[in-house]
Amino acid sequence: MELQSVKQRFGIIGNTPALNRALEVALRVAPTDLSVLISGESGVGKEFFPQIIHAYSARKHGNYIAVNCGAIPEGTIDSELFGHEKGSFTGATDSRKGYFEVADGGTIFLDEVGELPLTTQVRLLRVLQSGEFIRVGSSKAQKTNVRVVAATNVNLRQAVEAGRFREDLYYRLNTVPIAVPPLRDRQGDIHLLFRKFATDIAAQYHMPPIGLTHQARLMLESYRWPGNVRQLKNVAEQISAVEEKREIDPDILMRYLPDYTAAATQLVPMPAAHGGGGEFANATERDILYKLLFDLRGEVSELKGMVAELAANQHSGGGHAISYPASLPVKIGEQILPSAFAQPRNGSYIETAAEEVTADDAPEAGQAPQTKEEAQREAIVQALRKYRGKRKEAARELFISERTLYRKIKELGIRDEDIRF
Ligand SMILES: Nc1ncnc2c1ncn2[C@@H]1O[C@H](COP(=O)(O)OP(=O)(O)OP(=O)(O)O)[C@@H](O)[C@H]1O
Repeated sequence: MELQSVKQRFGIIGNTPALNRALEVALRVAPTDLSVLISGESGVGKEFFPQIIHAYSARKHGNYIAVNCGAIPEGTIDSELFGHEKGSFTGATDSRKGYFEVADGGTIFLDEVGELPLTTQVRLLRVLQSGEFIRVGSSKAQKTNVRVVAATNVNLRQAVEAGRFREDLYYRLNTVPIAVPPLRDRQGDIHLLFRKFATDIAAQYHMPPIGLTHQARLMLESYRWPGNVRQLKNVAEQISAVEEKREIDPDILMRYLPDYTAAATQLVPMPAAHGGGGEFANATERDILYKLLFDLRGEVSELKGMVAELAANQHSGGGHAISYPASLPVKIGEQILPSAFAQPRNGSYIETAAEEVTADDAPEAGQAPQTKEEAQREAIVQALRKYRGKRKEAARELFISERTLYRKIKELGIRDEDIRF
């Protein structure tokens, strides 16, 4: 199998030996029916691997179902995975097939498998060993033929030692282990990835792509990337959207690499040493704070835009086209773009969100979030409201995984009533 064509098919960027080795193992194991356990830090690109394994297996025409075990509440996970019978619990008005039934003949990707409750682990072990499962509320065993690919960003061995993960299940899942290396161990891929993300966003918003000076490139490559490729992608997109200059020097880049900036370190203190689990939690918190800051910046810009529009209307006595002072950024869809990119397209000015802003949306003085928790809470509630409670979309908006969002919702005690949409 030509590795290059696989990368092209899945949009995988990178050519370092560590990445290539992991991809080669996935391709070699794909035609077998062996269980595969993919491990790697958050944001390294683990999700490509089960897709590759499915696509290059004899099951490729069967269903592929990806399940985020950390995003499903404990009370419903058995029913989601294995189905339930009518009346088996309050609210079970109909019987329902679970993913293992639906994926018969195909592949199931169990992301964050370490988050499965122990009782569900027992059911999973059974289906892996015998192909048998029982719907919740039934006593009849059913057969299914599913290949399982699992992923984890926690050390499952430690979870076994702590009694949170069954040892027998660990060995059963770990038949073929694939370790996806962190970005800091793939230095040669960093600039390639940055260029790709910068080019993509430039094409999406019809603007010239950003480029790095030689020194900035060195800085980018020597950074430790605690949030891995996901963080690199965010940084490339943030710089593309926020900076007016297209040639990025170290001074600009530094502002987007949290370890380098005093301001960001004050906002969210980073642990002195890298390598601990808390590092990723902090990366996540930083992402949420960044998002919040960008949103606030966007809102302020929108308000400035409204004022400019009002002033212009007063002078001209009306008119539809809106123009902005050169220094103001404008918001197009979800992205905040420097006004340099708000060029007339098809003869008219690009529609901005400014007209949709109402007085209720404006942040009032004195209402700025005071603590990190409040700021995160605010950002999460806003995102959930915006997407009417849909966690997948909200997580994407916040640049965090769905599982992390789920954990944050629990940690911060965000209730359905808080998301009045
Ligand atoms: N080599 C790569 N080439 C292009 N894009 C990549 C690459 N690796 C990761 N990405 C992108 O980075 C983002 C994060 O990847 P992904 O969701 O697969 O991470 P993950 O390891 O599953 O993280 P988590 O454990 O938090 O779910 C995605 O947008 C993905 O498309």
